[in-house]
Amino acid sequence: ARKCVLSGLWKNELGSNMTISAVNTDGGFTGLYHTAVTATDKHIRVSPLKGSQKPTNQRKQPTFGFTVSWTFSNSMTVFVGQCFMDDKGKETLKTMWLLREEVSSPGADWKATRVGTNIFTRI
Ligand SMILES: CC(=O)N1C(=O)N[C@@H]2[C@H](CCCCC(=O)O)SC[C@@H]21
Repeated sequence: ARKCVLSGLWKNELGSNMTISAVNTDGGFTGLYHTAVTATDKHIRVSPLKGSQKPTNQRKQPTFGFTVSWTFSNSMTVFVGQCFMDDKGKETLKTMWLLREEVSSPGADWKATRVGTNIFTRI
């Protein structure tokens, strides 16, 4: 049965790419994220990601979530989304993300989180 599994190499329209490891039996996975863009003035470095997806023995187009802990800044991003497969077997990850910056005081908390959508396709 054709089902969408997250393992492998993905890219998004910003030019970022990510590699996701084998998904284990409880849906857990790890990987590496190489962002093409940053909200900081830091030099970009590959960053680890950890996440889980709904097991594909029950779902063909599973939902998933993962967290990227950026190695070059003090911020963190969480992604949630779903893996879709078209009738030709082409997979797409439609996601939304929250980017949380580290701010200096609670007074700046209001401006610390950015939100966005993003689509990944296989490389
Ligand atoms: C998928 C997507 O839209 N994004 C992507 O691929 N890279 C940017 C952000 C990278 C943040 C780097 C760390 C920092 O700037 O503090 S996470 C959301 C956005």
